[in-house]
Amino acid sequence: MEMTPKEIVKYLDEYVVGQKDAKKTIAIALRNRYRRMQLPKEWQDDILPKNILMIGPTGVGKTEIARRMAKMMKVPFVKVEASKYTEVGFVGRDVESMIRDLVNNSMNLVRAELEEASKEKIEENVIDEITRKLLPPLPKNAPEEKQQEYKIAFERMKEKVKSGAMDNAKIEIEIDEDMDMGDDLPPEMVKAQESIVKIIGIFNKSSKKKEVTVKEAKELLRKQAAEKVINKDELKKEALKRAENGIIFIDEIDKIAATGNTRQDPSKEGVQRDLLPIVEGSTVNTKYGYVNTDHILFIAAGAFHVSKPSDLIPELQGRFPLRVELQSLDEEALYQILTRPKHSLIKQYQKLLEVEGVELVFDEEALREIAKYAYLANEKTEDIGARRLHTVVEKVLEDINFNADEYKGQTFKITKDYVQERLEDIVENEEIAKYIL
Ligand SMILES: Nc1ncnc2c1ncn2[C@@H]1O[C@H](COP(=O)(O)OP(=O)(O)OP(=O)(O)O)[C@@H](O)[C@H]1O
Repeated sequence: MEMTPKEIVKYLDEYVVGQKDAKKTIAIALRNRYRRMQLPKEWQDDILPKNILMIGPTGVGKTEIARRMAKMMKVPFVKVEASKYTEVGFVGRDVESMIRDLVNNSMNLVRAELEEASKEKIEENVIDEITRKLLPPLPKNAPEEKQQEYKIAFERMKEKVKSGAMDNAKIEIEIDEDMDMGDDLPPEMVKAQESIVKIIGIFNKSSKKKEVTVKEAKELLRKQAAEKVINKDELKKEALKRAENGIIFIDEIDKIAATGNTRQDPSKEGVQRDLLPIVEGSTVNTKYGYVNTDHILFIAAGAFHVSKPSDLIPELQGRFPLRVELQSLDEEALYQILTRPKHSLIKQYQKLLEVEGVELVFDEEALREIAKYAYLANEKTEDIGARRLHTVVEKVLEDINFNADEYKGQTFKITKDYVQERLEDIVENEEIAKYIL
């Protein structure tokens, strides 16, 4: 990762509107991680990686910034809610499960990359397999000349399978159906479960025979072919490495801070104490191997309406020295979010309706009006940030979305009047607005 902080901010600007301070802070934190990794080991050990605390209301882009960052760096990302964890020894999720989640995501991320890189090989594998099924089998000790014939027939058939000419032919394939091992279980439990499964093995790795068309087989066999082509050790090694550089977003951290009169809330403080070793750097056992948490970037976030960051236990406060406040969104910001990002909400709806052959065009004034109503609804009911745009746009486009099949080939122009007509009554009536927007 060799992007400079300026480049990182520029990248984030494409997806996230405003929130300059937060972007800057995360860019610096990432660059510092990179700088630290270039140093000799003895220095690395002494420089503690700095984690971030994002303070701000709901729906203003906290998660979005973190998620985009992870995507850009091609590292796994998980978002967890601090209030979902319980102290070790109590019923509920233990904090280490966030590392297991991260590793699972990392496996998926790296697997997808490896599959993409071996796309052609996997494809070839699938075509070969189908071709073999379509031809009568070659007897074991067939004479040389028969073998030659088979080879020629094989190549010919392969071309046909590839081109799609055989797509409607039926073949019988075997599909592995492996039992799902709980991803959320601690590794000792997974091991126990696996041994049980081994004993009753025959029931587990059952493969099912199924008659399908060649076209369907091309889809169904891909997963098995990928399994064969991808190097499992390489996958696991790379996934663990990426997980160790991943990003964990701990939302609602303010909910586990003890506040004023409940100062000594043992369960909340217990969760904080459990979090500490993970954030400080420790080794967690997962079903794919050990993960060292030293370099994971932790981003804690919360609104801190009731509690304050200083209500967290001091050790934890110390681990999140980079503090940044995010701003709540005004009408202009909402308008920008609606229209500007690469995959903005408006563009998403346009793309969706394109599938139905309906073109959606928005007047500039209509977009301003949507932002205005979203802002009003946030003011009048509860401020849920940019999430309000989803409900508002959904309401405006409800009829069009429902009847899209009748409008094939048509262009729909959304005007200011249209938006007003759809929303006026709802926003006027606070009670209704609470339920609908
Ligand atoms: N500043 C922004 N720019 C672009 N999109 C935004 C912005 N703020 C919010 N959004 C969009 O609104 C939705 C919710 O935002 P996000 O998930 O980042 O909320 P959050 O601040 O993390 O709140 P919470 O803590 O409740 O999860 C996302 O779809 C996101 O894309």
